[in-house]
Amino acid sequence: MNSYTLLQTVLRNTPEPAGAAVQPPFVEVDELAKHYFLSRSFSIKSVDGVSFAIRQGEVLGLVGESGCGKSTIARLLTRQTSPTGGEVKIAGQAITDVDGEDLKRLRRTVQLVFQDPFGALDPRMRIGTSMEAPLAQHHIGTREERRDKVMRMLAEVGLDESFYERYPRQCSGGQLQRVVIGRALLLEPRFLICDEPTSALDASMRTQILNLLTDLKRRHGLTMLMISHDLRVVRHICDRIAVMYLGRIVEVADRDALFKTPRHPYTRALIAASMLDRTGLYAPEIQLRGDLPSPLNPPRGCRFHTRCAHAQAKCAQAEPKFEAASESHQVRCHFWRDLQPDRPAQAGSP
Ligand SMILES: Nc1ncnc2c1ncn2[C@@H]1O[C@H](COP(=O)(O)OP(=O)(O)OP(=O)(O)O)[C@@H](O)[C@H]1O
Repeated sequence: MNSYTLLQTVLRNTPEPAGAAVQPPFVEVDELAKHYFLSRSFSIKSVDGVSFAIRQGEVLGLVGESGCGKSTIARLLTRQTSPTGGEVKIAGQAITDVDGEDLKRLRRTVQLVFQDPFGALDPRMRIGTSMEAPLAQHHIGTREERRDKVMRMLAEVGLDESFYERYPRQCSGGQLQRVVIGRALLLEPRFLICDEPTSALDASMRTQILNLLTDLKRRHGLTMLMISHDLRVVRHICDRIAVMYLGRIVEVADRDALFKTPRHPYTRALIAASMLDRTGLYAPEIQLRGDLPSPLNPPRGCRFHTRCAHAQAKCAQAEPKFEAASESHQVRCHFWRDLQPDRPAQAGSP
């Protein structure tokens, strides 16, 4: 059974909320790949056979170190770049080859919020004009109606009317991130991808923005992909979490299961690292050693074996298959059964 089929099976087996009809996933990603070819024999394997699915209304977290391919997935799902392999379906439609009107529709259905709100807004434009621009591009409403919509959205994201006339330099990072989120929602998307939306903010702003996203998700019935290198962020907001390492997903589980019984040594190391700043405790056997290897030449066998404290000879020879550790928990490790789920993980609040 390949990893995509396994995920489909797991998703079908995971109980739907009482009374809910069984629906196909809203987002289906099957063996997605993005290789950047540097020459005939060299390519950077940014994303290398990634499969996952997101149910309608679900928030999936995607975590992993810088450089593991998370942003490339965001760009692939928004069609800012094309895959070199695999397929993506959103709301039942394959998006890989769409163009013309279908691509325009996709661009409304799927919206992306980036890490840096200063970079996302034109410094010479007033906030109101920036927020209205996508509405005008999609020929939505009259000028008057667009202004009304923007005013209502400013209130919804917790900003008063004065922001309509302000320039980005007159706002804080947190206020600008509210603007960017509001602008994305004005197009009434069904799928929101947030790529490190809080990593440029301080701790109290971070919590406020995550609470805002949770609230907006509920009100607008959004399906979300939350990308972060920070486990505390995904723990705050996500229903399920996928852990990525060097272009591949190595573990997927419901949020609580992932933190209570992480199965992959890499997930355990990430959780330990996220606890460090709060507790000062750091078990040596779960420390993350060295840097992420280059995606130009990923290690053979299990990609994590060069940094894994539990690696054995087999790990350098054969890549582990994605296995079901429970009905809704999958892991890619030869020896996950041998690892004691010993360390209760208590990543701090965001
Ligand atoms: N256009 C490109 N050409 C060549 N290599 C690229 C390109 N874009 C990304 N990469 C490489 O692909 C790998 C994954 O990059 P990506 O930005 O997706 O990682 P990430 O997990 O989002 O990291 P970060 O959080 O630092 O952005 C990196 O090694 C990166 O250098």
